[in-house]
Amino acid sequence: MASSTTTHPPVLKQPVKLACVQFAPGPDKEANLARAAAKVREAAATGAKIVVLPECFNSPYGCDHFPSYAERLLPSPPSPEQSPSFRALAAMARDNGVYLIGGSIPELAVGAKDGNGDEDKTYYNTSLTFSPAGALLATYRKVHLFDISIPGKITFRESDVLSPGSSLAIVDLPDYGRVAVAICYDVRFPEMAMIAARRGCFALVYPGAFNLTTGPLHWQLLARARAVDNQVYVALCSPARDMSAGYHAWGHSLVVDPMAQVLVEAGEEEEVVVAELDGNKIEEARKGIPLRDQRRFDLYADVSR
Ligand SMILES: NC(=O)CC(=O)C(=O)O
Repeated sequence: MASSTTTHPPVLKQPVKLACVQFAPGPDKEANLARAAAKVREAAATGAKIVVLPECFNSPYGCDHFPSYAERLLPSPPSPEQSPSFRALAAMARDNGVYLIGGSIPELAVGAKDGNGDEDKTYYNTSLTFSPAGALLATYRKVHLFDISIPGKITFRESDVLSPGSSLAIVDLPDYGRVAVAICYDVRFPEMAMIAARRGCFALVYPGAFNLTTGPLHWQLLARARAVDNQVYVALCSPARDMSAGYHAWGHSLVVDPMAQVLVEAGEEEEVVVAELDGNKIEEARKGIPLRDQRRFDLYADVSR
């Protein structure tokens, strides 16, 4: 255990506005990219310097859709033909001078050919983060796939089509500090969030698409839980609800502060929500309730067994 006089460097260098862009992607990818670009412009006009898009912002969300919308991201940078979404995201970041956490897109990774000459195809749910100059800062592949079955309510098995990623994304935004990027179902795993906070992230950012069963019960609860566990900001960015789509997203994109207060929360329609993040709030929370110096790692070894 660290002593009560342990000093910690600030994790957020200067206050920054973060915006979550909640919009409803439809079946037309080009239209989704254009809509995302217009919404990022709207977000940047509020003064936001970190802008977040929703999970699967360039396609409808669903296992049937992943292969047909998937784009190749490797080798990086991909050509515009391989990934129109990569190119569009880089332009959105550069044109607006913002850090852009580009929601997620279905990714196709192509491996060696088999005996029949067919390529080995792997699909991921992947998030790309860009700098204000339009440079790729991080690629994150969803680690925990959304496989659930709640009888009479919802069954979803991302793993029928997708493969899980195998690394975390802790992204350095040079003007501000570090953020962790993860996707949707990942928010249910506190271990990941704790690692990110202990590595100095000031915010945990989750593009996500909860649904009408789990959304009302768990969406805000999980955001507030990850915030209070780790005394960091948490942002969850959802698609807007579209009842004509196959998957009904919960919406309610939100930003929570390090004391677990909801700073801003959308409804179910399209909306850009913006909150100011302030490093002093993190330090105040950690000074008042000094969890980081009180943890008993001597007793927690079992957690990864
Ligand atoms: N869509 C997800 O990945 C997760 C979700 O909807 C839930 O955890 O509930």
